[in-house]
Amino acid sequence: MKLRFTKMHGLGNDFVVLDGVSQSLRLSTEQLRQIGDRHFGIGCDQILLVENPHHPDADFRYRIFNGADGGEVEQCGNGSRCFVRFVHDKGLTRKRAIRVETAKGLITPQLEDNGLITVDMGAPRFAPAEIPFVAEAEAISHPIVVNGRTLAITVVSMGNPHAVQVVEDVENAPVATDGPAIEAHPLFPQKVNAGFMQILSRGEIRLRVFERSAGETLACGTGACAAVVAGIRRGLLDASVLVHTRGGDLRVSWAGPGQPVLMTGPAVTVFEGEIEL
Ligand SMILES: N[C@H](CCC[C@H](N)C(=O)O)C(=O)O
Repeated sequence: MKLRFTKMHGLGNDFVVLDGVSQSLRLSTEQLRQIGDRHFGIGCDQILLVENPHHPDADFRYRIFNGADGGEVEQCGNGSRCFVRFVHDKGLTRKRAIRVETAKGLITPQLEDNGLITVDMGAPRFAPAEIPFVAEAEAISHPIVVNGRTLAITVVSMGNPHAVQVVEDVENAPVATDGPAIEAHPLFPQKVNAGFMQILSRGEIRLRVFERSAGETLACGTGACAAVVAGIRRGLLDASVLVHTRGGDLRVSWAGPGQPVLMTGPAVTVFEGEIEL
């Protein structure tokens, strides 16, 4: 089967974006994994499949698959910005604010006049069962043992699960060793994205994320949202934060419990292509 695709990135977190609106696409997990393979396929952190919505209030549905294993996941922040750029550039909509159905609810990305995209990522959730995380009760932070050391992590769901910790210096943080150990920790039944956050001020952080089923990426949008929410809940950050990732900067803001997290950043189209699956 010939498959047309668009290669995009949000701060170096890269995607293969597929138009499932103009054509009906049914891809197996193995085909998705082949697309994501950086040696035998196209190569990407995640695959984004754009479809017509099921939800009556949505303009589109968008499904997200981790490229390394073809597994479907609930949410992708950098991907939501690339989604907006894609549906505009493809002429699939002329709306600038779009209601998008994802596996975990509706999000509203908006194309700004300056070319950046702001996404209402919905409200974060903290109850252990909603992460999911094995714990007796909700808490600002939980101790977990990783590689023989006890870490204090804040668990947040942005639709997908995140475990965020504060580190002195992200550059020296043990992301390569603690990242996979946290990702696969038995207290996370569906695994987890592991965030390492350095507080620069009450309005600025540096962040590295070892993503679930992807490894460390240059940026993680939901990880940036989860880190800012975790920092605010810990009393370390104010409501609007500049997030420095290895791939570039995001602006994330959150007004408090029950309120949506807003994330603003870029989305770039790199090239169009066609692959024989
Ligand atoms: N690896 C993540 C999905 C992609 C999230 C990330 N690329 C973002 O921008 O939010 C997970 O398994 O939950």
